Amino acid sequence: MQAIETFWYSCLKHFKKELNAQQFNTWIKPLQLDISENCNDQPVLIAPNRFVLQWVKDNFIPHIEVMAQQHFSKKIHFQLILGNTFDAKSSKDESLHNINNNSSVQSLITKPVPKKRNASHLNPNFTFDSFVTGKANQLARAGAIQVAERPGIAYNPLFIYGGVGLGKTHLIQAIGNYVFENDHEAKIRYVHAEKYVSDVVSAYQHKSFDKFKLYYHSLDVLLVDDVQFFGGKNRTQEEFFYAFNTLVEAHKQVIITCDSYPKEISGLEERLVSRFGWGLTVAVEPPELEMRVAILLKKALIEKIALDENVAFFVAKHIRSNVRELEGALKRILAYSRFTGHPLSLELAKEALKDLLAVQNRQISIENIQKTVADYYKIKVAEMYSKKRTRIVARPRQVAMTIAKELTPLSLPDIGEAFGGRDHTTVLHAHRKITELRSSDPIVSRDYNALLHILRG
Ligand SMILES: Nc1ncnc2c1ncn2[C@@H]1O[C@H](COP(=O)(O)OP(=O)(O)OP(=O)(O)O)[C@@H](O)[C@H]1O
Repeated sequence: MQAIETFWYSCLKHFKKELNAQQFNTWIKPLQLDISENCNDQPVLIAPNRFVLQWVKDNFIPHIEVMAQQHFSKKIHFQLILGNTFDAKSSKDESLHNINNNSSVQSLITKPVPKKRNASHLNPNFTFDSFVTGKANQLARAGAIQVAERPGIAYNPLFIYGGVGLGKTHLIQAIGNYVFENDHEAKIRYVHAEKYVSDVVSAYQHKSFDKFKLYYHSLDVLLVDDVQFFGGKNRTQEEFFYAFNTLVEAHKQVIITCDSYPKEISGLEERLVSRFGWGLTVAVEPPELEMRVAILLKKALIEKIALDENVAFFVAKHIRSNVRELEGALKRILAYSRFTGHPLSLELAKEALKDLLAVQNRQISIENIQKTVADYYKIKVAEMYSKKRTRIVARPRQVAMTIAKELTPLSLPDIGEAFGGRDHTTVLHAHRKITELRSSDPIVSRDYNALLHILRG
């Protein structure tokens, strides 16, 4: 470990002891030490936003510099810059940011990644290698690999859609990382749609649209995550339209993720909707049981943890809605094992997840209902949010809405929203219709009861 890393490590320990948890989590924990260059002479700390930057500068930097002077027996000047390591989205998944022990203190030090990857805002852990493939995502992964191998040529844009926590961000960042590995000079940028919107707002405030355009129009690969956030934001859409055209015409790659199919994004201009469909549009679906087990085993392998298949099966059987929740359950079991000092066994897993499963049994999630009903009727989960009205998808959708009304505490407008932004009257109509059919049509009644049985376990 370099001298400055050692010093920063002791600083973190010092502040962890001196400050209360809230202060530490707000001001010190979000800081990242950039050790990529000149780190011993001019250490750089990266703050996630202006607010933290200013506060740390005024309140902590003098203290840090005094400690540094004592440590190195010379004056060291710390530089503070605005965040460019992990943005809000990637830090959301940073399990290492759990500061309960010494090893996690160490994890607050940024790995020495090349400067360019930092500038791309890519999380180096999101690679094709760490991505588990199965029926639920094989098309999306195949498309992503082709795009990664031939950016700007294979499919442009690549549009990946699907529900929350199903690996869309992971997959598009894997493309970015792959391109980066092959060409360190490629100008790649991962941006969450909300950040793009705030860049447009800031270009407005500072009258700096030229700079904004110069940056976004000069990229080789642009990855935009959760593009549904552009809905209703006209100026953002206009800017994105220009950026999209410029990049695609120059054979630069555009990659987009969204929670729904392009035509179903509400408040999106028609010209963007049609452009989103120019290349390849692929869905990611919730993983099936065996794939969920494989994901758990892969995550355990990455973390160098011996996870028994029985334990993985138990977790995968009970956590069905999405991969993020699956990961959360695994982290919980690991923490419980560390905390109690007991080995990772099936009994321990049951104990660790007891509360979670009890809550889940009481509150079946809407994603679970949608997936279970879609599987039962052998349609795609995406049809739950689609605008299609053919009987083959409309009836299962109505069944799912009715079950959601019966089994979850959600309001009618919330349920409508979860089914592709439908009106609450549609949910009410579905509920009336299915209730009526349950008493007049034995098949509907049988299906409905079977679904309740599956969902309640
Ligand atoms: N197939 C997979 N293999 C390995 N890990 C996965 C897979 N799918 C998802 N994950 C993991 O699940 C977590 C959530 O995935 P990710 O953030 O990519 O989901 P998302 O679809 O972008 O969600 P959101 O819609 O909320 O943005 C990440 O830690 C990711 O690594």
